[in-house]
Amino acid sequence: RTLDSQITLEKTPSYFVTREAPHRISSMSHDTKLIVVVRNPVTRAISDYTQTLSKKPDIPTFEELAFRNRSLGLVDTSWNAIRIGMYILHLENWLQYFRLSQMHFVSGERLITDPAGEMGRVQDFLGLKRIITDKHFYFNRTKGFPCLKKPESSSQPRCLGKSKGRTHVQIEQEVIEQLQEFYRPFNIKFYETVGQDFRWDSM
Ligand SMILES: Nc1ncnc2c1ncn2[C@@H]1O[C@H](COP(=O)(O)OS(=O)(=O)O)[C@@H](OP(=O)(O)O)[C@H]1O
Repeated sequence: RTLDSQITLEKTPSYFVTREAPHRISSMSHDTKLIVVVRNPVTRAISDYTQTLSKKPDIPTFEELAFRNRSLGLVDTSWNAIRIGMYILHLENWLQYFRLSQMHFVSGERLITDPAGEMGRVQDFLGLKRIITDKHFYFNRTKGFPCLKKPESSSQPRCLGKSKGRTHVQIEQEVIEQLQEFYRPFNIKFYETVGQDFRWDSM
């Protein structure tokens, strides 16, 4: 149960891309606040593939899965690793049930370069006092990511686990550029709808 002084959070990555989720969540409570972490969809696809490969080493190569016809530049939008990054399509589904002001988008890139700033905006969006600040983070050089200095339940610093921040499989630059090109119109429409430029197309 949630007390009056508490808020309940739930995290399920697949909600954002599940067609039935907005309707179901709005039937439960239509003033729910929604937070979505988004990163460059090309890097996201490679990260997704790296994760699958770590569990199933026998799958086809990234290039084989990403294209229906590579020389024609035909991307396979039925492959989940590609489809999930077409953020605008998923967002349009949510906007049938929720106002944009109920949604907050966290930049996956800034979450790494400026975790306190990104967490500051999350706390503002949730109407919370800014308790988590830059005092809570340090950059762990071994992990290559920011980590928590002192999590609540322990006095030891804590980084995210081994499955977060893996080294990505190497993908040819040309493939990256083809995908970057493929995502551009979807990204631009996404920036316009959200009112924020995530800068994936000016990197
Ligand atoms: N502080 C910190 N430490 C480690 N990792 C960090 C951190 N901040 C953001 N990230 C990025 O989070 C990515 C993994 O999150 P996921 O969205 O894949 O997690 S989940 O599977 O949905 O639970 C993971 O993606 P990969 O780098 O592709 O593994 C990280 O880049």
